[in-house]
Amino acid sequence: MDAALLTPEEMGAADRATIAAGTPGILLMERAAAAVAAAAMRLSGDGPIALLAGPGNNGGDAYAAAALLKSAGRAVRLFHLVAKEGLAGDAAIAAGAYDGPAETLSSFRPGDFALVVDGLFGAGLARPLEGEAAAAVDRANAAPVKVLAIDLPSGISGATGAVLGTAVKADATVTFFRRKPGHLLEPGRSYCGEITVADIGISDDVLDTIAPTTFEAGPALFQGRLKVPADAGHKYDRGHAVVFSGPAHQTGAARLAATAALRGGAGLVTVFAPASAVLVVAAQLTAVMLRRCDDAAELRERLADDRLNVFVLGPGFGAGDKARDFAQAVLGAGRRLVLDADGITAFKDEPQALFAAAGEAARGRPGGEPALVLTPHAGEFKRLFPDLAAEDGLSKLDLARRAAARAGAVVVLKGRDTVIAAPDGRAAINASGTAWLATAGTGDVLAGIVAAQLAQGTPSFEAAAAGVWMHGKAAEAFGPGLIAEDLPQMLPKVFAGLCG
Ligand SMILES: NC(=O)C1=CN([C@@H]2O[C@H](COP(=O)(O)OP(=O)(O)OC[C@H]3O[C@@H](n4cnc5c(N)ncnc54)[C@H](O)[C@@H]3O)[C@@H](O)[C@H]2O)[C@@H](O)CC1
Ligand SMILES: Nc1ncnc2c1ncn2[C@@H]1O[C@H](COP(=O)(O)OP(=O)(O)O)[C@@H](O)[C@H]1O
Ligand SMILES: [K+]
Repeated sequence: MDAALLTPEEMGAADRATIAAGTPGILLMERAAAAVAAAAMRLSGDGPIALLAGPGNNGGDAYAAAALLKSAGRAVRLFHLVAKEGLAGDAAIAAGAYDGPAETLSSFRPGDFALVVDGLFGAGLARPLEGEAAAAVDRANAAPVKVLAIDLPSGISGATGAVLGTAVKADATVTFFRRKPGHLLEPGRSYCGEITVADIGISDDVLDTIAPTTFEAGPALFQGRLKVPADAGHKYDRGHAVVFSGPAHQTGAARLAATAALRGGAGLVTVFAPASAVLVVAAQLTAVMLRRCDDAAELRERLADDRLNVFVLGPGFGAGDKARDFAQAVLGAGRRLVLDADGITAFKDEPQALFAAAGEAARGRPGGEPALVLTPHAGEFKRLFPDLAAEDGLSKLDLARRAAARAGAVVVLKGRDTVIAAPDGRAAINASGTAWLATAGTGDVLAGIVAAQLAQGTPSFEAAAAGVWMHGKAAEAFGPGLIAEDLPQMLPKVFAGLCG
């Protein structure tokens, strides 16, 4: 459960369960404040610190942190949105224990301080910031002062990462027990700065009843499910992935995906190319194999070889009838399919046909495991799920989850904050990668890496999450200046980090 991300509601349940089991809420608040105070000391040098306190427990944390900083001899001033008398519960207790002066938020001038600690709103943010709170946030953002956010930058939704009204641009954020989706989803992620997770004495056991369904895509989520080559294994144990190539003038994307599938750990990889492209492809492949495959009838013959267990369709393929026929043939044969790029676009006028084939294929698999993995970027997503894309107020998590449930597929909704969602409601958010991934062909490589994990028998959700994370790690390992071709070569480094 180390990978779990908790919605604000789930975090509230974790707090309540801990309190019900005997830990007073004020003790949790004091521990949270101790972590905030330690971070504040680190970030402020010896300079004066402003603490902004809101009307709820986030404000309570600010009061308790102010008390700790003050008793450590630091120059602190506290600015409140609501006077002490207006606070309730643990926040009122914390405010009562703070013996320094409290000023109104309207008198807060960020230029007077080395650090601003933002305790206006956290998990309880319920509506857009306005009035004094919004004005104070805007003043802090406009000033060259460091900001430390308590739990979440005020104005960021912990559930969705959305900015409600305006939001604090933090240099650092201290959150408690587990991160929230809003720490990883954009734009929230960009508002958080460096995130630390403080242990405030909530036991991991509370997660058994909360049963979170949102995770960070990373080794803690998938490591137990990844296959590593067995000592006495042979290549067929690691699966045989097939990548479909487009016509002669459009073979690069398939070759990128095929190389990535091989480097990603598939035992064998074959490119299926139309006759017109065979020579072009042959001239550029070595360990990757090549076969001709011109039409759906020929594909069905080839599908008789059940060692071919995973297919990648879309990169450079063309978005016409042939893409639809091939995808239906693969799913009809019960094989797993990574559908990307043109393969997705091909179904824009009849998405139901794809979803029906995916549903049928999943029903034939052990445990109803999804056979289809869709890897759209936002534009491709919109083609397949136009109504979802047009609906107001859906977060990227909501979009991917709703799409996965509808399609009976694992949906990988790409971008800086790629979300991977399964039809059963699980979702993962990826935080690996760099902006250098925004370059042509990196999506083709991702399709190949995901296919490699599927080929080895990893379940579809974990395979997709692992592939996305590895792809990002490969980009980090290469560093600035990468192009798509560089990514597969970095995978050995990523595996070395994973497998030791
Ligand atoms: N015992 C606990 O439950 C613990 C809670 N902790 C802190 O408590 C926070 C959550 O506390 P709360 O649930 O009280 O929530 P918040 O303190 O985030 O805010 C809730 C309050 O703000 C008001 N509000 C919401 N949006 C507003 C807006 N846009 N403008 C004006 N007012 C608005 C609400 O009516 C409510 O009074 C966490 O973020 C964390 O910092 C920590 O102290 C750890 C322990
Ligand atoms: N700013 C960014 N930060 C991190 N990753 C990114 C960023 N922009 C794009 N990516 C990733 O790069 C890849 C691009 O894929 P895609 O849009 O399909 O490109 P192409 O079709 O050119 O291969 C995806 O994995 C996406 O998540
Ligand atoms: K905050």
